[in-house]
This record gives sequence, C-alpha cells and structure tokens, in this order.
Amino acid sequence: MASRPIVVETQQLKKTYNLGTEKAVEVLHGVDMVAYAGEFIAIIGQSGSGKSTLLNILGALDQPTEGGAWIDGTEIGSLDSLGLAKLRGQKLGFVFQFHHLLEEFTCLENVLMPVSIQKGGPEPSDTAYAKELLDRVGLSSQLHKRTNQMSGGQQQRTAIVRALTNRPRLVLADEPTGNLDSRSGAEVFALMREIARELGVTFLMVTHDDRLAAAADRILRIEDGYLNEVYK
Ligand SMILES: Nc1ncnc2c1ncn2[C@@H]1O[C@H](COP(=O)(O)OP(=O)(O)OP(=O)(O)O)[C@@H](O)[C@H]1O
Repeated sequence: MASRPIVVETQQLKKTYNLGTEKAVEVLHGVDMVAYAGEFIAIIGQSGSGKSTLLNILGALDQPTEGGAWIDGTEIGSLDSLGLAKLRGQKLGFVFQFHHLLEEFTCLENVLMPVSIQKGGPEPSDTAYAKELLDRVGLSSQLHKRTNQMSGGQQQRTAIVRALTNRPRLVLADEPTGNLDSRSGAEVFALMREIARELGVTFLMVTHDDRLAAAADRILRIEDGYLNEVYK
C-alpha cells in the first residue's frame, strides 16, 4: 500500500469547540492518519466520539483548531472559504445517511447536479461518465425516472454515483447504509467497496455496523479523542 499515492494525511489534528466564553471542549486530541489511493477505510467509535467532526474537517467543511490535514497534498488550513469550496468540488464526494436527492428531478439530473452547479451545466463528457457509472451500479434503466419513484437502495446508489461524477480523489460517507434494510445496505456497501478499487478512489466510511466495518480494508476507531487502527 505504501507505494500508492497518499490521498489523506493528518498530523496531530486537534479540534476544539468553544461553547461560550469560558467553556471549550477538545473533541480531537491529536489525530494522525494516512489513507492511500483506492483504500476503503471504516471509521468507528461511540456516539459523540468525534467521527463527524473528523469527517467535516477532511470534507473541507470545517477547519482544525491545531495540527494539519492534507487532501491530495493540499493543506486544508491554508485555504479560505473559496479555496475550500473549490477543493470540495474538485477532489471530494459526499454520501450521507439520507440521500438528499431532489425529488422533482430525474436520476440522471440528480447525479449531474454537482458538476452542473460547478460548471454552469454538464459537459457531454460528464453526462457520458455519469451514464457509465449509473450503468456500473445497475441503474441504466432508471436514468429518466424521478428519484421519488425509486427504491431506497436505488436512491442510495444514485447518491453514490452523484458523489463520483466529478471524479473525486476521496469520498466521505457518513453512515451511508444506515437508512437501508440489511440486504440493500450490504448491496450498497459491496458496490462502494468494488468501485473504490476499480476507480482508485479512497473511501472513508463512518459506520456503526461492525460487519460492514470488518469488510473494509482497514478499520480506524476514534476513542478518547485519538484515532487508532483496529487490527482484524
Ligand atoms: N458545532 C459544535 N459545537 C459544539 N460541540 C459540538 C459541535 N459539533 C459536535 N460537537 C460535540 O463534539 C463531540 C463529537 O461530536 P461528533 O458529532 O463528531 O460525534 P460522532 O462520533 O459523529 O457522533 P454520532 O455517532 O452520534 O454521530 C460531541 O460531544 C458533540 O456534542
């Protein structure tokens, strides 16, 4: 794995939330991690341990209080809000527990939404790539269906393709199967796992599901503000 490019790196990453004038709570005490291209990593930890806090920083949605975080060589702390938005648009994809698809748009339109917003409209190559990915996840017959007419698993597969259409280096997935029954959840997970490998995209997936975590390449557990590798 060490010969593959590094996509995510953090060094002594700390995050403190200020709760008023005197109270401050340090949630991340000094997280050191590295993730390589194409790795599928599960992040586990108890509720309130800081999983979303870490994902928000790596997703360029929040800044660390101390320490550094690099995405594909770019240090998040060095970017202003425009730079953060650019990083999100060019290098990152997001999948959430709830798909957040727009019901009045079709599957294909939803998938093209992020690149459309970024570029003021999709280019033919974006549409072609989106169709290729939708075919890959078994949705080629659903392109023109409105997303409220799709099953939960189909909606989440649409959301996964939406996260990949800008050809990101890193996909951050926060409980991506949490809203699905166990069969659909397992299918969606298997697809993400395969796609990570095929496209060389790194996935960081927060999950409370031990079975899914066990099927990842690596498991990292946040405990007491630190991130530790769990050896399987
Ligand atoms: N914006 C904020 N302001 C103040 N405290 C916050 C903020 N966001 C999170 N926290 C606190 O930081 C801690 C970690 O929260 P976080 O959401 O990262 O945990 P989590 O591991 O993702 O939890 P869960 O599994 O329940 O989603 C919690 O104690 C939470 O209350």
